Amino acid sequence: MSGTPAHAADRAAAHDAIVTHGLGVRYGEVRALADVTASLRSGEITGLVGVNGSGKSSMLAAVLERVPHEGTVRILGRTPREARRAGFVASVPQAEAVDWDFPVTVRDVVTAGRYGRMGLLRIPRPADRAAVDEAIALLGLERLADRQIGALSGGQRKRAFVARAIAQDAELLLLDEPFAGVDRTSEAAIVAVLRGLRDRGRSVVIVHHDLSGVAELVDSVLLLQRGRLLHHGPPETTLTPERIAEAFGAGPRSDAAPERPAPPPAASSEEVA
Ligand SMILES: Nc1ncnc2c1ncn2[C@@H]1O[C@H](COP(=O)(O)OP(=O)(O)OP(=O)(O)O)[C@@H](O)[C@H]1O
Repeated sequence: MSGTPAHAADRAAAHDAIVTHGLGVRYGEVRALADVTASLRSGEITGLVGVNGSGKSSMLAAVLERVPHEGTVRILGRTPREARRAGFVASVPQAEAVDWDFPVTVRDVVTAGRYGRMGLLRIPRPADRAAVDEAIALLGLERLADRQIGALSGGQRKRAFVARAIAQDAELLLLDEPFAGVDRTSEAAIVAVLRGLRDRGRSVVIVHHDLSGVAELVDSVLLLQRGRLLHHGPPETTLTPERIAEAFGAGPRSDAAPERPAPPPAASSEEVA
């Protein structure tokens, strides 16, 4: 049965979801991420948490090797390139680089999540159609399925791109701010989908810039501060008042983006000193 999806899933489950050693990202003079060494367990939901500019998106980009980086990354025991080619990883970026006037429907967008499995001609098979229908239903998009993506609200678009990632049926799902701009009902739908994936042994990493709902959703937290890993562990031991104060500055708000900490005199608060 070598090469079957079930066999691949078994192999993937034997590894941590993501292992980084000395991961760092620099944009010219800006040091966005420095020396992050961490092992994210598979079969868990991990939250990547920190204030705006703390390096969360840079870490995701480095994990996917979408930006030049220092250090090493393994996704389910493979290099990021191998993991992508094996269909092990799906991602939802913070903002989609999409021409919203381009005439594609929600169903087209979600179907694109299956392209890697369809071969060069991209002809959907029954299994592809079923996966697309299931993802559309999971995100409550049935009535919007034939609407053009440009004619949706921001939250509805976000749900469509989450559905595209779900349709990929990947072992590891990386989501950058999946709840940004979505209403409570949609957020609850996305949370239920992510929990369902975790319960089926899949691994999920979500980037989140505030603390609302994080402790209830995730199994572990990576707390980033100015591009460095402040702490990694279960929410109960990671999101202590002391660490929250250190990562978010005084008085984090639970209902909105935390205030940025006051910048030190000589350097931006968002960059590693
Ligand atoms: N393309 C870029 N060029 C230069 N600097 C960048 C670039 N992208 C990010 N940065 C800088 O790198 C640092 C980390 O940014 P990053 O987007 O990783 O943070 P983040 O925690 O994801 O923030 P947010 O919550 O606002 O999405 C910030 O200081 C940011 O200004």
